[in-house]
Amino acid sequence: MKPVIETRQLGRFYGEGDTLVRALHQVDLQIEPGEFTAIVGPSGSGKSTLLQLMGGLDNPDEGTVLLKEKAISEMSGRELSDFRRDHIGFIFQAYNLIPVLSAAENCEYIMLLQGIPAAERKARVYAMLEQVGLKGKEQRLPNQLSGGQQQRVAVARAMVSRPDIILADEPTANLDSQTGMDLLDMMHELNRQQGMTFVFSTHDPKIMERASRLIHIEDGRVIGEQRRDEG
Ligand SMILES: Nc1ncnc2c1ncn2[C@@H]1O[C@H](COP(=O)(O)OP(=O)(O)OP(=O)(O)O)[C@@H](O)[C@H]1O
Repeated sequence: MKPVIETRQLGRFYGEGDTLVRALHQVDLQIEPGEFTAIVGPSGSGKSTLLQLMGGLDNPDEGTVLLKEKAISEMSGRELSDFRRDHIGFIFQAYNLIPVLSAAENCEYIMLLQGIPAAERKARVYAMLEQVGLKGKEQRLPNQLSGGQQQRVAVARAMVSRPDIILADEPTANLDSQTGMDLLDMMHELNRQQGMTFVFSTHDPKIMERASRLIHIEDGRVIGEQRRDEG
């Protein structure tokens, strides 16, 4: 199968001379369709940098990122932002919902930009919010939801426009341990049901247990990898 995302000799550096930090160095990865992959490593190991580069939110200093076999560096700014909108869903630590929009409107937003008709947008949003356990809460504003519920809205928002891949940077970092595991289980269920590809970062051992592929990074380098059979 063709990878959804591939990185080749990817590097990202900050500072120079004595203060040079190799946030990421010579990273070669292939993410295949349908994977449920965790990027794991200690604080400062380069997890966020890697996810940002994989999603075209940041530019590498060395190497290439290929999204669906197309090099990001060959895309114009407009092409890249359209490509991101249509092919990648992002979930952030801090939820990043728009505070003045309801849960349903937050989810609808990208589809509005994609020009999807109102009736279809509504049907997809309501079905998705039900799937993430938020039926009946569609009209609530983010501040009327718990942290775990807000992150469920963020998962629904990322998935509802049916991207090829979802990139989640420590999606459970602001949640208590049980809520975090419930969220991961829900993401894994969506991965199994719909074959949606997920890559998420974490440094929580309980969360990494949920992944079917673990990519270990340390000091900006991939130092190992494990795959597990799905139970
Ligand atoms: N904008 C920046 N300017 C300078 N250094 C940076 C910048 N962003 C990241 N770094 C450095 O790059 C390295 C990797 O950072 P990154 O945020 O990717 O790590 P991380 O594994 O996501 O950490 P955490 O788990 O704490 O979020 C760190 O040493 C960090 O200090």
